[in-house]
Amino acid sequence: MSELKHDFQQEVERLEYTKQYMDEILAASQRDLKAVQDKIKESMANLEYIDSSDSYINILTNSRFFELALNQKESLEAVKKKPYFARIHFQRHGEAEELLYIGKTSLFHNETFEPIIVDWRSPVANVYYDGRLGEITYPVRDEIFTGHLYSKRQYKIENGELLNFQDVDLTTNDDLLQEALSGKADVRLTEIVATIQKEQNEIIRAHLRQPILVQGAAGSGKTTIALHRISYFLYTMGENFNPEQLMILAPNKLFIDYIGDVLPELGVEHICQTTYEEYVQNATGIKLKLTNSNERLEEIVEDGIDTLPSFSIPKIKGSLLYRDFLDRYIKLHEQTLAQLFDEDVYIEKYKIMRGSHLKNLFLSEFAYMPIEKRIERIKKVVQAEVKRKAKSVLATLNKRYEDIIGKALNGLRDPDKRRETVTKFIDERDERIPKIKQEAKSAATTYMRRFEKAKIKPMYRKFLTDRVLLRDLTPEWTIEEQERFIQFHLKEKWSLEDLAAIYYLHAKIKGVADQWKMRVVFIDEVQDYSLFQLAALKIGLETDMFTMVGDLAQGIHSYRSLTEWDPVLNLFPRANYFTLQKSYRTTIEIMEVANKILSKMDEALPLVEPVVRHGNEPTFVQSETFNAEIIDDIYKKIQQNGHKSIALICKTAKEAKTYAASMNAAGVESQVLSEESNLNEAKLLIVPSYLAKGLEFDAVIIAAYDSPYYDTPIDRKLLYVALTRAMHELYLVGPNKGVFLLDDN
Ligand SMILES: Nc1ncnc2c1ncn2[C@@H]1O[C@H](COP(=O)(O)OP(=O)(O)OP(=O)(O)O)[C@@H](O)[C@H]1O
Repeated sequence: MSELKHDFQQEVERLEYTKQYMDEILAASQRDLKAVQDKIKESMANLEYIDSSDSYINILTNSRFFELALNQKESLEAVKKKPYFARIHFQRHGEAEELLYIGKTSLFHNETFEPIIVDWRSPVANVYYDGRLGEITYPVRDEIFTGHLYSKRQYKIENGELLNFQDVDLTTNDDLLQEALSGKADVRLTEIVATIQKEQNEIIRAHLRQPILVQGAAGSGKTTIALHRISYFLYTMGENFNPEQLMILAPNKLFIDYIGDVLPELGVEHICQTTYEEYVQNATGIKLKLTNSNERLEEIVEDGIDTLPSFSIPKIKGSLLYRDFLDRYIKLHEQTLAQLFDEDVYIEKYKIMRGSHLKNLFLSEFAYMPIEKRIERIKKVVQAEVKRKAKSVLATLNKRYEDIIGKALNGLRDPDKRRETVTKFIDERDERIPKIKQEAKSAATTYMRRFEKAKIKPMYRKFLTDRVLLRDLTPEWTIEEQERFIQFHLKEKWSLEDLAAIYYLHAKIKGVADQWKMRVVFIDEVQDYSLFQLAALKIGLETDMFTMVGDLAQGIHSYRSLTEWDPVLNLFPRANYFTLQKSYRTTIEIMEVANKILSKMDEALPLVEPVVRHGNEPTFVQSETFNAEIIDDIYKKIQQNGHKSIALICKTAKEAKTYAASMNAAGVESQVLSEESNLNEAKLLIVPSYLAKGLEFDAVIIAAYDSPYYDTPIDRKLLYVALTRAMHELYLVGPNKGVFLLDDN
C-alpha cells in the first residue's frame, strides 16, 4: 500500500473514532448529563495538558462540545458532520510529538484526557495559522512556548465523510485558499476558519484589551475578521465578559441579517447586534424620526456635484469642534445647577450643611460622574448628614428645653408664673420637636428638589435654535454662520448626525444605563462614522476596547464622515493599526477594473492585490438605452454558469425602481433591495450601490443610464463599491464605458 493510501486509511479511521466518541458522549449526556460531567471533572482534576496553564475547569468550559450536548442537539449534529478541518503534527520542546486535530469546538477524552479536537481559538491552534513548518513559538497567556511544527494538514470532510486531505506548505496554501474562494456566496463567510491567513489571524488575535483599527481593502476579510475576533474574544476572555457586554455595530439591518447566521456558527450568541441609530435611541430612550441619510446621498450624487460647501452642517456635526461646543453647553448647564448650591441646607433655623461644600462635591469631587448621577450622590450625602445632624439637633433641643423647664421649675417662685412659663415651654417643645422631626425626614428631598432633571431632546433643540446661546457657545463661527445654523434648524427635523450629540449629552448629563453600557465594541464599515460619533461612544461607554474595521476607499458618506484614519488614532491612542491589502473576494480580472477606479481616488490608497484566482474578463455590453432583454440574457448566462446570487447594481434607488419596472414588464422576476428586505436569491436582485456595501454576490451586472457615475469623489467610491461586490463575474452595461469612468479601450 502506498504511503498516501495508508495515510488516507488512517485518517478515515481517525474520523470514525472521533465520530464514535461523539456519539458516546451524546448518548451518555442524554442518559445522565450530570454524572458524565462529574466524572469528567474528577478525571481531569490533575490534568496537565498542552495548554497547561489552563485548569481543568477551563478545559471543561472550553469544551464546547459538552455545552452543545447540553444545549442543542442540532448544532451537535452539525459538528458531527465536520468535527475538524485541520491537523498539526507538532512537538513542544521537551515533550512527546502530538497530532492535534483542529475544529470549531473542543473535545477531550474523559478518561485518557487526550485532546480529540482542539478548538481553533485555543492558543496552540495559533500554530496552525501562524506557523511556518519548522521551529515555532506561540504564546499562552503570558508565557511563550517553543516547539517544532512537522506538518499542517487540511481536510475536506462533508457529511461526516472524509473526501480528501492535503498537507499545507507555502505553495499549497494558495491552492487551498483558491478552492475555498471558488465557493458560492451563500456558504462563504462561515467556512473560512480553515483558511484564515496569517495576516488575518494576527488581527483576530491582536491584543484583546486594546483597541484596533484596520484599513482593509474591499474583500480583504474585514467583516470576517471582526466576526472571528468576537468569537476568539469570548473564547479567551469569556470568564471576564458576558456576551451581552459585547456589541457589534453594523451599517444597516440588511447587513445584520447577512451576518446573523454566521455568529452562532462561530459559537457566538447573545451579543448585541445593532446599528448606531438603533443603539443611541435605545440607550437614551429618545425616539427620533430620522431623515433617511441615503436619500440625502442620492440628492448629492444626482447631479454629480459633491464638493462640500465650506460650511457643511453634516460635516460640522461630526467634528470634535462640535463636541467642544456641546461641552461648553454642558458646562453652562453645570454652572446653572452649581448656583443652586448657593443656599445652605437647613432644618428649621439650624444649618445642617453648607451649600458651598455641596457645590464643591458637585464641581470637583464628583466631577468624574455624569451630572445627574452626581446630584443623586449628593442627595445621599445630604440625606445621611441630615439624619446625623437632626439627631444631635434634637438631642440639644431636648436638653435645652429640659434645662429651661428645670430652671423655670426651680427658679420661679410665683406658682402661677411658674406654671405658665413651664407650660409655655412644654407646649413650645411639643410643637417644635415633632416639626423638626418631620422636617428632617424631608429636608434632603426638599433641598434637592430644585435640581430638575434635564430633558435632553428639548435641551439639544435649544442649542440648535437659540441665537443668544449660540453666540456664547460658538465663538469660532461668524455671526453669518451662526445664522445659517439656526435657519437650517428652524423646522424640527432630525438626522443621523444629531445622534452623536444626543448620545453625548445623555452620557454626560444622565450617564448610560448599565444595560446599554457595552464594554467591548466591534464596528464594521467604520469609515462611515464621524469622529464625534466614535468619541461620543467612547465617552458614553467609558471604554476604548473597540475593534474598528473599514476602508476609506468605500467611504461613500465622506460628506459627513471620516476621510482619514489619523484622527481616529488620536482618539484611540492605545490602538494598534493594521492594514490588509489582499482581496479574497474578487478575481484578478475584476480587481484590475476596480483598481483603475481606486487609483483615481484622492485618498492615495495602495492598489488592491487579489489572491491568485482567475476568472472571465469583465464584459462591457454597449446599449444606448436600458434594455431588459439584454440584462435578462446576461442573467441567464450567469445562471447557466452555475451562479446563484446575482445582483444588478445601479447608482441610485430611483434608478433601481426604473430598472425593476422594465425587468418586470419583460417578465423577469426581480427584487429591489432595500434596508428592510431579506436577500432573496431566487430573483434578480436590483441593488442601489450604497446598499451593496458590505455584501457580495457571485456575479454582478452594473448598469448606468439615468444616473451615470461622474468623476467626483463620492461617485468614484460608489462605483468602486459596486465593482468590488462581484466574486466571479462582472458585466458593465451602458451607453459607453465613460459612464463607468473607464477609457474606451
Ligand atoms: N482567509 C480566507 N479564506 C477564505 N475566504 C476568505 C478569507 N478571507 C476572506 N474571505 C472571503 O472573502 C470575502 C470577503 O470577505 P469580507 O466580506 O469579510 O471582506 P470585507 O473586507 O469586509 O469586504 P468589504 O469591505 O468589501 O465589505 C468573503 O467571501 C470571505 O468569506
